[in-house]
Amino acid sequence: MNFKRDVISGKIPVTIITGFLGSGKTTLIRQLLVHPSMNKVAVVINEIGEIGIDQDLVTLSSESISLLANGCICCSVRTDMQETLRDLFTRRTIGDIFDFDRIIIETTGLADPAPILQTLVSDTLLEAQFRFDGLVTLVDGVNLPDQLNTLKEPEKQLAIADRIYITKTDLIDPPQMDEVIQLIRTINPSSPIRNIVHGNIDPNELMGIGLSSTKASEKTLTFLGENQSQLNEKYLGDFANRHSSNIKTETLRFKTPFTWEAFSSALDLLTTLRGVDLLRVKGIINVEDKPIVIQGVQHIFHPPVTLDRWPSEDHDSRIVFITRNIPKEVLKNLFEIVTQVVKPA
Ligand SMILES: Nc1nc2c(ncn2[C@@H]2O[C@H](COP(=O)(O)OP(=O)(O)OP(=O)(O)O)[C@@H](O)[C@H]2O)c(=O)[nH]1
Repeated sequence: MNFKRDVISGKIPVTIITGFLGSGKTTLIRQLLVHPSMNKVAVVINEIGEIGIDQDLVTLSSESISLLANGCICCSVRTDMQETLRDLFTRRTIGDIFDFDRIIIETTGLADPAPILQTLVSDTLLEAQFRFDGLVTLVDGVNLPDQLNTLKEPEKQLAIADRIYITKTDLIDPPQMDEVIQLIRTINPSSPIRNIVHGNIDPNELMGIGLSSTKASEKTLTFLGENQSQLNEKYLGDFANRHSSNIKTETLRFKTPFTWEAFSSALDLLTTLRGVDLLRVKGIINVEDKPIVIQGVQHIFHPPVTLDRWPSEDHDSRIVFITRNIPKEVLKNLFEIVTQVVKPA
């Protein structure tokens, strides 16, 4: 029997829902909250004055926490996200609020979601109690082409997403839909893309998209951005350069196993020198034949997680880098050099 503590399961999952203004975030969350399985959720909205949860659902309002009719709570961020999450956890512990089993964070449409993700990892209390369960980005199927031409935020929100939902697909025809998918694929080549109309979705689809346990499964591969090749074949190719961007996704593969010391020193060097441009990194690393999952945002990395086994026959290290202006060769050379480092006898 394996008595080793699973360092992830048991923590409260946190899902971040982002998307540009009007992309349908509130519509989606409102739909999620009427689902019977979503009755122990704390929704955190990081925009004061823009709480879009249907007023009919709100039965009680205290200073910053509202009790929703289905028993969930809705909380607006007054100061900063870190303080709000700590406060929620403390109040849950002392029984001041109910023992919510999930947090959904709705970001403002203008937000860069990366700092919120960093908050979860950089705060010791939060990191001990919560686990990041994925970043979901909504894109407005009608307006995405224009938004990408004129604005910066939608591109970054798309680039770092674990899952992408195209909304308002009832308003676009199949050729427009194809164009939207092609545009998304030029920015984010690997995360699953789905359609959604008026926020209608089975909540299970959105949950459990992060790394939820040290147990390896098909889900681990999806989380790492694998299993999407069919869709990519259809939508990449000729269209890959249609949207010119300085944000790029590069997937590197290494056959030779790493030692942890060598791998982490290369990663440290990269984050020190180019952390600002390292928008997101996810990967499975072969460390002396053991699979270790890493993920990070800019300078900050989650504690590495050793899986109980490899999730497939593929034992190569694979790392997905979402970067701004970092040439693939730089990344490749840096990590290739350290595969040469062998453990001292
Ligand atoms: N036709 C159609 N309209 C939608 C769909 N999803 C959302 N809408 C509408 O789009 C508008 C914006 O939706 P919201 O849910 O408020 O979008 P949001 O992302 O929360 O917007 P901000 O809070 O401004 O960032 C609303 O009028 C919604 O009813 C959809 O799938 N189809």
